[in-house]
Amino acid sequence: MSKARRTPQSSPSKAKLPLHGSRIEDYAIIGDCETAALVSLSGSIDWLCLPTFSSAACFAALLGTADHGHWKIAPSATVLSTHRTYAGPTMVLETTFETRSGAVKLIDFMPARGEDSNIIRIVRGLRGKVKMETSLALRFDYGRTVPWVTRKDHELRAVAGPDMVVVRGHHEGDGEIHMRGKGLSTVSEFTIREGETVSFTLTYRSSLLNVPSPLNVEKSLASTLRYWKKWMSGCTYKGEYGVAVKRSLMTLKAMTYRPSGGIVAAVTTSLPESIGGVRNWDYRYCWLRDTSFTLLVLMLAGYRDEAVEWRKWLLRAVAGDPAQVQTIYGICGERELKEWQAGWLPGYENSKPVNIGNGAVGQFQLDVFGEVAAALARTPQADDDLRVSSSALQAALVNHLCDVWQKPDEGIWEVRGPRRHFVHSKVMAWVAVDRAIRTVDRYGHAADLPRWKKVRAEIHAEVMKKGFNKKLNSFVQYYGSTQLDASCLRIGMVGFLPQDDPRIIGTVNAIHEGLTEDGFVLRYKTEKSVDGLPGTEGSFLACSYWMVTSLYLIGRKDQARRLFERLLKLNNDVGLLAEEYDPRAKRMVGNFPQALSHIAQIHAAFTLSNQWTPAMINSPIERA
Ligand SMILES: OC[C@H]1O[C@H](O[C@H]2O[C@H](CO)[C@@H](O)[C@H](O)[C@H]2O)[C@H](O)[C@@H](O)[C@@H]1O
Repeated sequence: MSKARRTPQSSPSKAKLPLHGSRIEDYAIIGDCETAALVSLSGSIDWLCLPTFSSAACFAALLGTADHGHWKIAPSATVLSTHRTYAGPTMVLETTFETRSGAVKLIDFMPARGEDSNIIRIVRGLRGKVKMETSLALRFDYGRTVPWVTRKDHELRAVAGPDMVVVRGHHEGDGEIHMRGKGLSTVSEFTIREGETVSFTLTYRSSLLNVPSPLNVEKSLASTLRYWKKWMSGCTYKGEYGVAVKRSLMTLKAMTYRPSGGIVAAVTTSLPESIGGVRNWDYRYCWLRDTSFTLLVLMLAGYRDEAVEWRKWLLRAVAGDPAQVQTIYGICGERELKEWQAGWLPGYENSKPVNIGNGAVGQFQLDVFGEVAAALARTPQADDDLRVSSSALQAALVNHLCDVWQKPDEGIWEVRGPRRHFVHSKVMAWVAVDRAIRTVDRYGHAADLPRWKKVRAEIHAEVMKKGFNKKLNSFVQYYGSTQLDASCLRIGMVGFLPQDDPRIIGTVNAIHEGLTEDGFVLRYKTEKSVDGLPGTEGSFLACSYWMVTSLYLIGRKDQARRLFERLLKLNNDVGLLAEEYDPRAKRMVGNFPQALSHIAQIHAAFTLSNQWTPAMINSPIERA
């Protein structure tokens, strides 16, 4: 998992300011379950939104230049090699820099959120004597607003409107770290010897409040390590891919907004799906689809408290008129996520636009009814938020679905082209009604069962008639289409047909042969322009992991395992995945880290160790 990187890096002062931070796979995540930061292999925090995942960024170098906000701590001299790892099963990141004169370890973490959001950066001297440099540029409002900064030796206070950040530096041997202004940023230098420690803290608080008191960094480190180890000890996965599964689970946990139970799809916006392209989206929100999948894997892995919290989040978010159910909500269930462009940011490697908000919020995506129903059918029935009755709400959603399932939609891939009768959407409409019927059968809630059963049969018959192409021997993208779509891999996984049905086997084979690049699965062929967007994209990692699961379920078990192990090699040095992988450029693309990729990886690992089978689809996990 922890591969050493031997990429010499120049010092911050000598380096030309980069247009962007680093390669996407060069980042690691630290977080406090309310927001998260991305730390590069060269010790620079290039992305941080405060106080929550979907607030404006105060470090946005990732999507621009160093001057759009960053915080770097690194040796002044040439770095000979860098090695990175998390401290065991935790979100505490350790980056070791080797230089000619010695070695240092940089420890980065965010303690569990109390009153404030904090980042702590500890530098420990491992060997010899190393000169270090720091540079800090705080830019609120996604790199646009230069704050008013006051410095007093080791302490810096930055204020802009409602935001206040306080940064402090402390040298265990020499006392406080002296920070000084340079241009519109703050720099400092110090020397660290073997056995010595230097620490920095960054605290965010509303500027309406008092300046926060200094933190005890060693105590915070100990409690953060304890927190993650305890959380990880609840994992029930028993298989050979434990390291990857645990890192994926922790990443999902780090992307869960603790106050509400909402789960963001990724912590970034606008990391491009192809470098220089326009397929750049904001993922710092909660998709009903992605969060439902997340819940299913968290429950598989033994995390029921998260399931209960998500259930409450969901019931509150979708409460109201079922006709107004959205595909995406804010972290607390907000409905307004208007998409706009941060025109002053050049974008990751010049990939414009940088989008804030997500226009897909207004789309009609039929599949989300199915994903939500499937997750609700598996979540513990107890502990509903008493303000919303789960059974009544589910019944209202299914009744609404019975009215609208025949309409075309934008589908799982959120196309920006015309609506169509996507096969996956119809299959998921079937799932919604099917799971609801089974829940009623089990718990006896009030429902219009005769209508639901009639609609379930109608959807099934229509998909079989219009969604399968005999010539291709495969389900296709939309009714009447001759195009393949990786979402059809899910038809067998959700139990629409048995796994050994020749039409399921035919679909898996057709996608395996016709929709892969270097063995990795594409969502669909972008050149057929179903999505209404110019340009192309990389292979979709979640779909590639669905292929692992599908191959395994149709009995091609060795091939499934080989693909899984090949995919595992795409994890970066600290086990993280973006949304996509470009096999030609051999680099990650798309938002990072992305929940869907990690979810599908976990699910495939459980499948390979026989800890998930389709038979489990309809058995609810009872409350422990
Ligand atoms: O490809 C166009 C769409 O891409 C994004 O959607 C993708 O990410 C979502 C979150 O992970 C996922 O639920 C969806 O299935 C993916 O297609 C983007 O958010 C959309 O706005 C965009 O139209």
